[in-house]
Amino acid sequence: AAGEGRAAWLGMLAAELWYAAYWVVTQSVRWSPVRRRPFIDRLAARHGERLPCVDIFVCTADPYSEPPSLVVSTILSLMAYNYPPEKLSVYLSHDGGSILTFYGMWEASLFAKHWLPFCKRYNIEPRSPAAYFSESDGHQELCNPKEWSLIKDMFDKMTERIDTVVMSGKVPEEIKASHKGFYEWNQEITSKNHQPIVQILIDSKDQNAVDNEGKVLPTLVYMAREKRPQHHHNFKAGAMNALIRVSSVISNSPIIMNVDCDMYSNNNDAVRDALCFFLDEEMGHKIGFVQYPQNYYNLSKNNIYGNSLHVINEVEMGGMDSLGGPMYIGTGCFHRREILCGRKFTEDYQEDWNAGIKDKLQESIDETEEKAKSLAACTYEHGTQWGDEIGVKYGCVVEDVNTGLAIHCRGWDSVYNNPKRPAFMGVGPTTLAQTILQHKRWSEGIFSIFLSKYNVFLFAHGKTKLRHQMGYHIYGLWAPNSLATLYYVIIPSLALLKGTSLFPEITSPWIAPFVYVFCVKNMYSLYEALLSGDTLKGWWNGQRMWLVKRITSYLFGVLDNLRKLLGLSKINFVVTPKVSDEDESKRYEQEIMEFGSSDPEYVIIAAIALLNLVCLMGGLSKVMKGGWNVHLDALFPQLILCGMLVITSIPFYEAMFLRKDKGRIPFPVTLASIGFVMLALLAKIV
Ligand SMILES: O=c1ccn([C@@H]2O[C@H](COP(=O)(O)OP(=O)(O)O[C@H]3O[C@H](CO)[C@@H](O)[C@H](O)[C@H]3O)[C@@H](O)[C@H]2O)c(=O)[nH]1
Ligand SMILES: [Mn+2]
Repeated sequence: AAGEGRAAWLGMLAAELWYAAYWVVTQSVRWSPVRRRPFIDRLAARHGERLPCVDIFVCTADPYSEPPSLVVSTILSLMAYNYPPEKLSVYLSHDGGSILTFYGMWEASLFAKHWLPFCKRYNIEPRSPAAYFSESDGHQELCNPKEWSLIKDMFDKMTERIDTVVMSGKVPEEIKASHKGFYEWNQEITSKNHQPIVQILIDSKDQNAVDNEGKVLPTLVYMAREKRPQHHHNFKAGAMNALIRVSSVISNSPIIMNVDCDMYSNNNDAVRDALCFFLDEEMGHKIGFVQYPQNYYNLSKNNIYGNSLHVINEVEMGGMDSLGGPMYIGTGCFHRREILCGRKFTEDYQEDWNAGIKDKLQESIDETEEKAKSLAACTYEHGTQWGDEIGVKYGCVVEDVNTGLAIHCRGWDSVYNNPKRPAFMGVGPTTLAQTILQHKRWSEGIFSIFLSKYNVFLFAHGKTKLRHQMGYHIYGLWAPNSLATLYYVIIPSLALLKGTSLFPEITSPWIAPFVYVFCVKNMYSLYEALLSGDTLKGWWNGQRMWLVKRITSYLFGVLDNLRKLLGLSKINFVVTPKVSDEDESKRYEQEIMEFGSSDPEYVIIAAIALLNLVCLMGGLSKVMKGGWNVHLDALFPQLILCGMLVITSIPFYEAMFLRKDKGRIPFPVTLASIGFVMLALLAKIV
């Protein structure tokens, strides 16, 4: 392709070199995967019930995208762990500061008195009532059917009450009268402007806090840290840090576990499993945190939006484990309190597993609450190391990755525990928009670490293994991958249309590396996906979603970082909604892609799909007109590439031209994308 198309060809070379480098990075975690298995019977043999206290943190932010009834089921599942209840404390942080969620928590504190004994009597699993009743309906033979119906009825009624109150937006006066906590809310309170609220709903040290069988209940605390418009609240990281402080005056347990509000406990033994690692006599003293994978219970069979995370969970995280430990992914993780608060690793460090506030405090509950509130005030952190050296780090929307990295750099290892029965199940995105949004936040956040002083290669240099640092970059480089991909899905197709060849001829031996990479890369990725639990179609859909994420989410991830560097925008954490409307859910179940709105990302998707269609047809007609033998050899590789893109894009053409439902690509989007395609053709880029 001498002369003509040289610039285009150089660009291709650059993209290919980038991919080669990225491939090397992805191999770091594939050399020596480990899989761990804890033995809880040995834990029991060695420690009996002399186990450490555990604090459980749950974060929620918005009563509408994270409905209180969902949060309540999560909370109940966590309270019902197979663990001595006097050693468990469950804290909910509510960043929306809404009375509706507090009401849900109050209902949960009452229902727990029936739910916990029921769970323990029949040793049921999972212990989220919503999940349990939807799974066990019809085959509840393990328990007394009368009791089953009774408790199900009780739960349904509670959910109904909560949903009604949320719909009406107001808690009835007679309910308000039954707990002092409701009086924290007055007319002026908004989600962005309110005083700190801490309410101990159940205090396990109180002799009256027992279930209907007279057994102790775990402590249950509601917290909404202070919010003022003039103070930045640092999103989830800020909530976590407030929880660390608030819990320090209530239970102060040496182990802290945290989950997102949608991640219910699906495995009763998860706490004991995690302790097997911390209490291990040989390696326990080096372990900073124990991470469980992120699993979703609402995925459709064939992974239409590529959200299954199977390959990350089954292959990559286990690979990281052998290199120094998995990243902290923000949910389903057990930390030692000391380490989360900034402690460096030293050989002689001895954890005091007996730590924690176990006896009834001298002060009254009101006094404890007041003390806790002062720790959840906006100004508390001013002039301190919180958010930097202490606690979860600020300044990044993937606070988790940053925080975990700092822990690794302070000398601690982490371990990955991926039991057969998943420990936590959460709500994954069920629309294209939610998926794109989530991946935009992730890729933007991790790339911002790459661009900052915490750049893993620099910050962790000499502190962790090089391969471990490379493992972090699998995700750290998601965003810039978008540039190479955009180039690769646009330029060769345009060149095809023009008749310019960018690859070696199909008969030349130089084509061999391309064919080899194409075949082997895809076969290996298919093999990994199938091995990790995806279906064939799921893999195929996943490939399409990689394309979509790279040309939308990850591109935005790059652009937003540029804007931040130029000082044009500030960081923002957009919560992934955990509800979708009925129509949308139906399409999700049928695995039909959901568009529906006129977002700019859909214009990109549609434009690239159309561009490739036009180029493929143009290229084909050129080859036919010019006589097969003239052009075919030279253009064949581009025909294949363009053809593959067209096949991948079939659902997009359907959404543009064939579908009639509300989730189709809206006409203005199609129109705009046609405009862009015409522009690209006229601009003579290649
Ligand atoms: O200002 C905020 C914003 C969010 N959250 C909570 O953070 C959690 C995670 O938010 P979500 O919208 O569900 O994001 P995901 O992309 O699903 O979360 C993943 O990615 C986040 C980092 O981007 C991590 O913090 C999460 O633990 C991890 O599950 C939820 O429980 C929210 O309620 C807050 O408490 N305060
Ligand atoms: Mn989530």
